[in-house]
Amino acid sequence: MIGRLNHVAIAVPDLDAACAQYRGALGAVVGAPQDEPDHGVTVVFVELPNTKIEFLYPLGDNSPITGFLEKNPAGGIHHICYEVDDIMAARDRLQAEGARVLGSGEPKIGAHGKLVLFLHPKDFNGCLIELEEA
Ligand SMILES: CC[C@@H](C(=O)O)C(=O)SCCNC(=O)CCNC(=O)[C@H](O)C(C)(C)COP(=O)(O)OP(=O)(O)OC[C@H]1O[C@@H](n2cnc3c(N)ncnc32)[C@H](O)[C@@H]1OP(=O)(O)O
Ligand SMILES: [Co+2]
Repeated sequence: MIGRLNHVAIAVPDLDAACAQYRGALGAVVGAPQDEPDHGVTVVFVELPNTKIEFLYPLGDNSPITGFLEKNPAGGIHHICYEVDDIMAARDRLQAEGARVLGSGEPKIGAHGKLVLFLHPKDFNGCLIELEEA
């Protein structure tokens, strides 16, 4: 069911420093910061030849990454995002298998303007999974 790896997300305590490091030391193509108020984060995408890195920084009072950064003050890998062809079919199949879809259970528009949803990390080997409709 899952297809391409769309992105690996890294929660960072200092967005400017992370961008400067990837642009400078790693020589990467780093995009502009994008506020995502519906998701409580500011994101920056780093373009790689075969996938993307998504930097995440908290936005607003109820960011879903605040707790993660409190536990991991230096930052860390927060989630991985797989593409699926049909997100509703994917959701229904996963729920039928007992996986917990986070939030309301309804997909939301993500950073690429496409539908996304999240699966609880405790149901997937300690790794938070985002699904994005291709
Ligand atoms: C910009 C849009 C979009 C895109 O298009 O790319 C994005 O990427 S938005 C990214 C941010 N949004 C989300 O992460 C939404 C889904 N996340 C959540 O609903 C919550 O973050 C969470 C996963 C339910 C965690 O909530 P939180 O309140 O921080 O923690 P808990 O105390 O409830 O955690 C329970 C348990 O899970 C562990 N945990 C938490 N986060 C992660 C994580 N990212 N990866 C792995 N494990 C995680 C946490 O440590 C707790 O474990 P125990 O301590 O063992 O109980
Ligand atoms: Co993401």
